Amino acid sequence: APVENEALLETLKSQVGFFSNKSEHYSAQVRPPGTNRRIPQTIIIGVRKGGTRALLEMLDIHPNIVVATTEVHFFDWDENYVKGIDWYRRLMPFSYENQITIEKTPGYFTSPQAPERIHDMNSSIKLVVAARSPGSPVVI
Ligand SMILES: Nc1ncnc2c1ncn2[C@@H]1O[C@H](COP(=O)(O)OS(=O)(=O)O)[C@@H](OP(=O)(O)O)[C@H]1O
Repeated sequence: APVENEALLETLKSQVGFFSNKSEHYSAQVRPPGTNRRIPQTIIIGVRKGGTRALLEMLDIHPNIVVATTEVHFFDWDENYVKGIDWYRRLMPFSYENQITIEKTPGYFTSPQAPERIHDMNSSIKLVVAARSPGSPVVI
């Protein structure tokens, strides 16, 4: 019975991922010719509740931008960081060479390890912070 339950759980998880278009399930997508998954050239690092989701969705409208739809938590969660840069890259959407890949994880802004880890990956990466005062409109 435990094995059956495990199989059922996996099926449910993959269905939830499929319907919510989770980035983990990009791997099931067919790669459009001429595209690759690329490490982000820009990361929205915070702040939590700063309107980061709205910002990402607006940027996603631009034809030269592709976005990771889920928060990846690569640089702030040790259990993900140890999986390595290729694990991170595989969670990114397919992009053409002229497109910019963006991910957003507001947790990076409050992570003591994230700045050095991001700098180690790419010292000239563009970081974006969306901020707001309590009760005030979002400022980017
Ligand atoms: N354009 C604009 N102007 C003002 N406020 C805006 C805007 N877009 C999003 N929001 C508000 O941003 C809050 C969600 O922020 P995040 O997407 O960064 O949240 S999260 O940290 O990823 O959970 C959330 O605020 P709260 O409703 O107070 O939670 C959104 O209402």
